[in-house]
Amino acid sequence: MAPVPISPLKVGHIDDVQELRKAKSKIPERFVRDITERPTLATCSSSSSGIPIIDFSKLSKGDFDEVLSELVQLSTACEEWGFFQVINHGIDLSLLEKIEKVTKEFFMLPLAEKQKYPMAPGTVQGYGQAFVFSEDQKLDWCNMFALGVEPQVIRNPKLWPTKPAKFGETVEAYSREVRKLCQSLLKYLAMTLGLKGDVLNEMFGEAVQAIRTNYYPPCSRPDLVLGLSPHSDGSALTVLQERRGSSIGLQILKDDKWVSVQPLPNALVINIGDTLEVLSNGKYKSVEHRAVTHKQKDRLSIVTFYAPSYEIELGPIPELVDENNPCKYRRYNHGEYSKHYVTNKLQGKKTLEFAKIQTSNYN
Ligand SMILES: COC(=O)C(/C=C/C1=C(C)CCCC1(C)C)=C/O[C@H]1C=C(C)C(=O)O1
Ligand SMILES: O=C(O)CCC(=O)C(=O)O
Ligand SMILES: [Fe+2]
Repeated sequence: MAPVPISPLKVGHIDDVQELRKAKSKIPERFVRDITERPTLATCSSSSSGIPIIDFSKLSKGDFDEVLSELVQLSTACEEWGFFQVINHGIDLSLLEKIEKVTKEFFMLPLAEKQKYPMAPGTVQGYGQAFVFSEDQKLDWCNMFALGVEPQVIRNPKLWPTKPAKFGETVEAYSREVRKLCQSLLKYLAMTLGLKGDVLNEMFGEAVQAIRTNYYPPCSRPDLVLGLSPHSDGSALTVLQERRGSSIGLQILKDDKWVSVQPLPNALVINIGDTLEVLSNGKYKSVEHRAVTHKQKDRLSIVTFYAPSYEIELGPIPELVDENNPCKYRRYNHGEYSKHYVTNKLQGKKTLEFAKIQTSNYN
């Protein structure tokens, strides 16, 4: 039988938003959102949110009462917000500054230099726009640069930039520290779920870790565009660092309103991804979020996705399923979920339908 031709994705021309900004050109139609998707005031909460704050040093070094009270706060944060900020996380502030510096330097390079590391249509690593699958899909007001970090097999060495000179070593050092933080958080999260501390880390095997840096230049019409489309993360945990002096941009969907998040200086914003929602049988929420832009100020976020090995099969942890909490998700292979996630556009929590057990109202 003749091989079935694989049709290459037709995504059309994707403008680079930094270049659009420089040219001061009119915002191309592909960036202008339909009226229902625009970040209008009617759909946004007037105040910026105080997402819960977790003091990591109390978890790691506190006395018994401090640990217990912080674990309770962590559990409430994951159930009610799906987002929290970690202070006193133990990562050297100079390393946080370094990653911001090299990332900003990368985005400030001439376009031709950044385009040496192109994100091919339908893939998620390199420089460009991820999650674009058709010519009529709306685009985000964002330039992205993403790399698979661990395990080594997900790395594409051709996409690791040579400029700025310290980019690679800084990403390595930063990712090592963020990995340790994720492992510690998974230990505490397991405890909040009434499980042994090592259950999640052992289950994850050789965990997958990726870094994505998002640069949002100012936009003359922030009311018409989105910096990043609404989505939930496919990871177990996501760690977000915002560059000092950035505009407010991250918004989370809480009680059907978009609430802005203002990170504390030196804190890291953590969110629960789809994988932990499934493992906890829906107790912990993978919350929909998006980014909006600003008329005068730019914004840079550095995002780490931490997820189980592609090899593992997962589903709700049996101890978290009972008569009162019936099983909400089927079992599946995480590699398959990853594939499903990266081959679909960002569309709220739609990707997680892959794992949901459909319940009928007619039973
Ligand atoms: C918005 O989400 C993402 O961009 C994203 C992508 C992550 C990845 C890379 C940038 C490089 C290669 C691996 C990987 C797919 C992890 C989210 O990551 C989530 C989604 C899944 C699934 C996951 O495991 O992490
Ligand atoms: O830049 C932000 O604040 C959001 C980034 C994000 O949600 C992501 O990269 O998945
Ligand atoms: Fe996200």
